[in-house]
Amino acid sequence: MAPVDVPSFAAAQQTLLLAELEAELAETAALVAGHSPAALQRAGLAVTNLVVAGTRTGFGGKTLLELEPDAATSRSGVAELPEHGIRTGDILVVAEQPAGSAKKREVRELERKGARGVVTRVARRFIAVALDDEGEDGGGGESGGLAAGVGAGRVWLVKLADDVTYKRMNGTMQKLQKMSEAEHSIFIRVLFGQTIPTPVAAEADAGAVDWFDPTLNDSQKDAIRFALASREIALIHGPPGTGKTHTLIELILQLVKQNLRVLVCGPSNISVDNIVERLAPHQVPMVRLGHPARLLPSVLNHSLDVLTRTSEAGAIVKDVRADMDTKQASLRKARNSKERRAIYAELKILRKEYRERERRCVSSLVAASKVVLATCHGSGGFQLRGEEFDVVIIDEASQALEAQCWVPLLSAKKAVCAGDHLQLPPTIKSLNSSSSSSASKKKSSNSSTADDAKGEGDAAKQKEAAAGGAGRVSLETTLFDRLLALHGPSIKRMLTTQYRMHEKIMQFPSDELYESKLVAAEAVKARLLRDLTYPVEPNDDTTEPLIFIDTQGGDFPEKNEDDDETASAAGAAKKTSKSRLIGDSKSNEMEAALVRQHVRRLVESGVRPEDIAVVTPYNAQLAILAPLKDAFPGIELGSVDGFQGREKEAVIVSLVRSNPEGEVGFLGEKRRLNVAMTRPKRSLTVIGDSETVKKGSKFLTRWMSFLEDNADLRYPDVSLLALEA
Ligand SMILES: Nc1ncnc2c1ncn2[C@@H]1O[C@H](COP(=O)(O)OP(=O)(O)OP(=O)(O)O)[C@@H](O)[C@H]1O
Repeated sequence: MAPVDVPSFAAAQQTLLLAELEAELAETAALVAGHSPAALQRAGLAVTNLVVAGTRTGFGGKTLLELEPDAATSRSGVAELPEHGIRTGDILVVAEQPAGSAKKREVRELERKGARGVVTRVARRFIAVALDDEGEDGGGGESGGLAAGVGAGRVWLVKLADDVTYKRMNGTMQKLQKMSEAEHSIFIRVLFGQTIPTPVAAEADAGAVDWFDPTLNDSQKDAIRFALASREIALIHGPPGTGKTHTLIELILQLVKQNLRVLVCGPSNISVDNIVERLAPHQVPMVRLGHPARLLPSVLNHSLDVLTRTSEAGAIVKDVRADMDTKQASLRKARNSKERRAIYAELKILRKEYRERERRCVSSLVAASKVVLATCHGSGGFQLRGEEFDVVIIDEASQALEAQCWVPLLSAKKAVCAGDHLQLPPTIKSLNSSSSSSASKKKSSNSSTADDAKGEGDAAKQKEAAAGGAGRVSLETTLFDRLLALHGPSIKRMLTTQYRMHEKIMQFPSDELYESKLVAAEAVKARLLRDLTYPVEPNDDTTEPLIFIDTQGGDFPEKNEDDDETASAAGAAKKTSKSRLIGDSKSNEMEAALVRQHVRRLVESGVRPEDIAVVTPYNAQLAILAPLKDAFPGIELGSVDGFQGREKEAVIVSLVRSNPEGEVGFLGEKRRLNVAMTRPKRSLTVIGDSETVKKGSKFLTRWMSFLEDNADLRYPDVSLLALEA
């Protein structure tokens, strides 16, 4: 075990994080400069034709804008937002929409003219945005105060690089770098391999626990016992469908019973809300920091935002808020800019007072909570300054950047991380490997080149990353990976009973990735589509859980989007994840026709479209498949990466790649394939060219032969398919 030098590690992280931010900024800039607002909207980066429908004072005294579709532009008259990729927590700029097809936009220009903010709510008919601190003119830049902009012209919003999260991570790494050795707690020393974790006494590990949920399975109980007994670190490895969240809920309840104070974090709002929702029925005193992404009352009732308004302590905050709303409203009546400026000056004073009162209210609410929940970066906000926790729990830790995890960990004495390092890690956009001694670079997992397609050496790379000095530090190596490589499997417990997949669907991933340890729970191991709770005709498609439609033979060639001149992305944005949305992606029309055919057969057998999902690694293929949504309303189409964490009764995977060279790009990443093949409950249909795919890696060779031996193997009839297309 080679210890890691903390300052060098923190310094290398800062270099990488900066490169990542720069890559993201460059990507956004290139996309915005090179595409029309309509194209950006199609790519999920912008929403056009909006109007400001209302303004209010939100949490932190910030101005909240409610943006609705401009009724004048909606054909149906029903003002619903179009399909878009904007999510709660996204950072964006709201600006006046350029007339016609004005070209050459620059992000900086947009930011100067518009207002920056964070999305606080996404609904079908509106998007709410909390504007960043406004200057003298109300944050509306040259467009003259968007905050006052009810009834003003048409606006659009454009998603920006997330520099807020970057700043939190970078600040955390700076703190870590500056710490003297004397300040390193045992916890920190263990996490960097300078000392081994305190051994967990066998009797403590096996000790009696009074379970809140006695129906937990043995592997779940073992994991909880281990997490309770460990002194510094415990990893809970949760393969797909094994009840990782279920296990964490019991763990939190047990910790609270021991009168310990717990901070629970996850990389996304959804991961945190999921826990809040499931913890709520247990009546634990808890508070959720940040803007809850979900609207379920159970989540809202625990949100710090709502508590600040509704609790007794919140009453004094309310008065100021009312004053601010009145002032805000009076902006609209202002006759000239002088009057407007005067109102802004008053608002500024009120906002200061508001923050002061809010701060006091927040700290009393947080102090009274046994369990505090926030996203990893959200835990770095002012609300938790000076707060101490006995245990920090990080869910989905294998999907978080390590620097992100350190935001809560810096104040921890003990951590429990749950995740599955054999599913996809967080998305990285920059060329991202750095070393304190060499400047060697490695391609990110998202670039679809043949050379990183051999997904075989992952474990070796992880070991390498964790070895020696600061070692090779890469953003792709998560804390979960690094700790496993550093301390070995003794710091982890794996959950082994899965509650999702038919046994036959589970078998390959279990054998290949989870040491054949997965067991299908009795209730799911033999479930078929024909056993759904509604009538489904029993036939070849509904009684077979694993189908492989093999397109070998060269009749189903892939198409490179770059071949198509209309789809070429801006040069600078190439080889990055978002550019796949617009160009530089692969598709396969014949394969799409097979997907259509199979969906139709399932639906004709009685399977409801909402129980079917089609997933594929390529966005260009998704674009070709999009008409399925009209033909079969309710069906879900998604990228493999976007479908991580989800499940469906029937899943069709379109592999796309078919070429004589055996180039497989994205498919070479076995963690991506693992995610793709573990989404279904009752039916997995794989469509792909076995000849091409088996050349990609040893893992793919084994998968193809597994399917040949175990799946219901079908060879499509090209002439019949022509009719389908
Ligand atoms: N001990 C158990 N007995 C019966 N059902 C269980 C048990 N543990 C988990 N489940 C069920 O398994 C399903 C998956 O559980 P959960 O949502 O906690 O999984 P997860 O591991 O967080 O999800 P993912 O695997 O996608 O990360 C849920 O429907 C849950 O009710």
